[in-house]
Amino acid sequence: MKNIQERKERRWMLERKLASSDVPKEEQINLIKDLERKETEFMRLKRHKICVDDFELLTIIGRGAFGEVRLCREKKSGDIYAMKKLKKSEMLMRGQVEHVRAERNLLAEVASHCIVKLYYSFQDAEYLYLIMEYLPGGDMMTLLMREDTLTENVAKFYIAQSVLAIESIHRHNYIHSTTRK
Ligand SMILES: Nc1ncnc2c1ncn2[C@@H]1O[C@H](COP(=O)(O)OP(=O)(O)OP(=O)(O)O)[C@@H](O)[C@H]1O
Repeated sequence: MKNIQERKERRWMLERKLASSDVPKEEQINLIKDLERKETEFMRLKRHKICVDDFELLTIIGRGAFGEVRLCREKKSGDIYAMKKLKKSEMLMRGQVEHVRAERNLLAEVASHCIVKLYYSFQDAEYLYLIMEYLPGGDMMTLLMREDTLTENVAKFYIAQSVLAIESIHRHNYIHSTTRK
């Protein structure tokens, strides 16, 4: 009962905040839908502690700084995701814990079509896991390696998307930095 009341209050507070903002109507609807999606997900997670065994591991689709990224299938729903695995000892050794925490929080918080969606995050003794939407096109680096040169129109499109992505994270008080120690 308490949970339902708190959920209603969060929705009411968001609606009130949006009503006094200049966020376009369509985006307001999306933000409210997004809150509802997160609330439902949260309730589901409260009932069941999700772990790596809930996923069938498929092919490796990339390598990150702290481990592999795999295609995976959630056993219960059959849904496909990208699973990014981060080795904790490696993150600690390279002093990157706060960066990774910020990445996880940012992905969980920011609702933008230009930012990859994070559906779950969990950990075991050795790894952190980020379960994200699977983006079959891969990243910019892969695109540049494949295409070598982009036409002006294509370059404009990706630059515009990057600007929108960076703007959406700034709105949540995160800054984007491309360098790592
Ligand atoms: N959601 C996703 N969908 C599809 N492929 C992905 C996804 N996330 C990551 N990948 C693939 O895995 C690779 C590594 O992921 P990512 O860049 O997020 O790791 P990282 O630790 O930030 O790596 P780095 O710091 O070296 O860029 C990407 O270059 C991309 O090819």
